Amino acid sequence: MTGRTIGVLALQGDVAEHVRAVEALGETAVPVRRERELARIDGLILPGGESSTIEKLLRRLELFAPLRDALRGGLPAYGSCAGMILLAEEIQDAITGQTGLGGIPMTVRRNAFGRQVDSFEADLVAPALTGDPAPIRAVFIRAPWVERVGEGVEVLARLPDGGPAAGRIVAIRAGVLMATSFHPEVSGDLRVHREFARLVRGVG
Ligand SMILES: NC(=O)CC[C@H](N)C(=O)O
Repeated sequence: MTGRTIGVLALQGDVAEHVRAVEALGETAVPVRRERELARIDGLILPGGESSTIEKLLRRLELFAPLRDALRGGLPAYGSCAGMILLAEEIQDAITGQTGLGGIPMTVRRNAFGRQVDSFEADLVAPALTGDPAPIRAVFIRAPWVERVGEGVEVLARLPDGGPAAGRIVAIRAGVLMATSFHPEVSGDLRVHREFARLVRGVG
């Protein structure tokens, strides 16, 4: 089977790490900055960064409406951290005017962990997310969590007992859309990207 072309939204944030992860899996990665690039991708990664800044840039580049429409039309997408916020139907503690692209019936809380645990790491056992029972080292950087999931949203991972925000939802999937609060691309663990690539191939 030939490889798939996976776009990485390249407006801000840790684009290069996602491109490397996609290429390491043998798929083709293309940075996406223009509407015309949406036509040639089979799936899209929305990286971490700052969700309100990414949204402003999407609007400025006239990419906001085409991308929202592509998501509504069934483009598979994976959002990490700020990307998770962009894919949520509802955002708590949003910046004024920030709406997100939507797509996933869920409510996320921006900067949910607050100052005390601004950034932290946790080992998650989440076979539905990683495809196997080995824990994944999850890096959270001013991350959101999922407050509420709507119909058709599968919870893939929660924070473990004994750590910050135990039990909070930090990874979900809704059809061909998936999202994590954390950044798998910084740890060199390819399993989340592999699951997304499987989903893009229609076998996830
Ligand atoms: N690492 C991240 O992507 C941080 C997300 C950021 N706090 C936001 O609101 O978009």
